[in-house]
Amino acid sequence: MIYLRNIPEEELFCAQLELLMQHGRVASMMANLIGVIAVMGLLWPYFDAGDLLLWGFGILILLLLRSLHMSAALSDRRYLSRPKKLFWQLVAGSAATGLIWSGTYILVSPYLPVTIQYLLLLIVVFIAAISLAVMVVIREYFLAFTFSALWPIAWWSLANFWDQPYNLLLGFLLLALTGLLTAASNGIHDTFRRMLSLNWQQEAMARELGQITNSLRDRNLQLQEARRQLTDLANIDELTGLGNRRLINQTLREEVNRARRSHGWVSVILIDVDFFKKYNDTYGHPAGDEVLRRIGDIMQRATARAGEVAGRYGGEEFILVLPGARAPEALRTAERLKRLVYEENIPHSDSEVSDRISISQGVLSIMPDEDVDPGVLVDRADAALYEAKREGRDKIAVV
Ligand SMILES: Nc1nc2c(ncn2[C@@H]2O[C@H](COP(=O)(O)OP(=O)(O)OP(=O)(O)O)[C@@H](O)[C@H]2O)c(=O)[nH]1
Repeated sequence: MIYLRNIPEEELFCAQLELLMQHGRVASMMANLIGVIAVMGLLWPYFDAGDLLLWGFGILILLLLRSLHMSAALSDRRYLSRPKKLFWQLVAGSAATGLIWSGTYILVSPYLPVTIQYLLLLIVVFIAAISLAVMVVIREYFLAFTFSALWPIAWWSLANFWDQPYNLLLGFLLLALTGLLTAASNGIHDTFRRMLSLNWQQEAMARELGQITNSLRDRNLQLQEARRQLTDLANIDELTGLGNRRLINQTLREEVNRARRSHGWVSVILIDVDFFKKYNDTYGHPAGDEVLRRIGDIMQRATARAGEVAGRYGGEEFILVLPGARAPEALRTAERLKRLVYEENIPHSDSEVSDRISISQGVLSIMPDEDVDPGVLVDRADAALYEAKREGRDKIAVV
């Protein structure tokens, strides 16, 4: 279940700082830069070039320092580690820039014709208006600039209302404009916060969905593994680790069908441990188990070719399914098995045919042209095995 959570207030504040520095930095610096260039062009005829260049250079240095400060804060993620301190530094920088603009206006106005004076004021207002769009993500940052840039000019105009015919009007207009910008900033600021909040919710949801998908994938893998283990349990003989009767019958059915379609051969070797009851009686049941395990290993080693399957058909009876093998190849495999069991050299003092464990084998090779039941195939191999037993055991009989 995905819950739509709200962004915690502290996180929202950090996101606001980050957004301000990422996007507001370049735009507000550019606005100030354009203002500096415009003012220098405007005041060029009225002031000493050296003084103007010094003034422009001073503002540029301040802008550069502020920009570098924001870059550093972004790169070491100070907006996450010390957001409050960073906030006050940004607000102070913004206020300082605003004060430079208002101070410039107040200082130079008495030496300017009225039209130039108003043009200068227009530039300051223009910078404040542009800043609204980019700085307002942190409202205090925007207000610090607006109030420090426009309020001193407004009050100065009101205080000197007799100097210029429109100073009084100008002062009130600026106060009204400040109020207007403050009111407008509220709405835009809230929109920024909503946008950041929605962004955060989307990311949180995507993260949660990702986690759910991962856990579903894990569950699926666990289910697949459990199913594989269940299938193994149903098909594998516990003692020897070979396929059991169920798996062998299934394999036989598949191989017979394949051989029918391709007009190929299938061979089956049924193997029985000679005098195994006597072995159990002499050496004990656990030792008998160990013999079955070792013969199981030998069977596994004997099935080297792809598709060959070894199984325990029941008790001390084993079986080998050899897809594609004709009688001579099956006989060769049976002889190899006999040799491997002999070389294993498991003593069997009660055997009537050898001094060690031996096996009898019945080999059946067919080219099926009709659907043959696996049970029938095993019965025919069993008949061959019976023949091998009858001939004295430790033998191989082929049908
Ligand atoms: N230790 C052990 N013995 C088993 C297991 N399954 C069957 N047996 C024993 O295998 C013996 C098979 O005996 P028989 O069928 O008489 O065959 P045999 O003694 O090998 O005689 P032949 O096949 O005629 O040579 C029985 O004594 C079973 O108890 C098993 O899982 N472990």
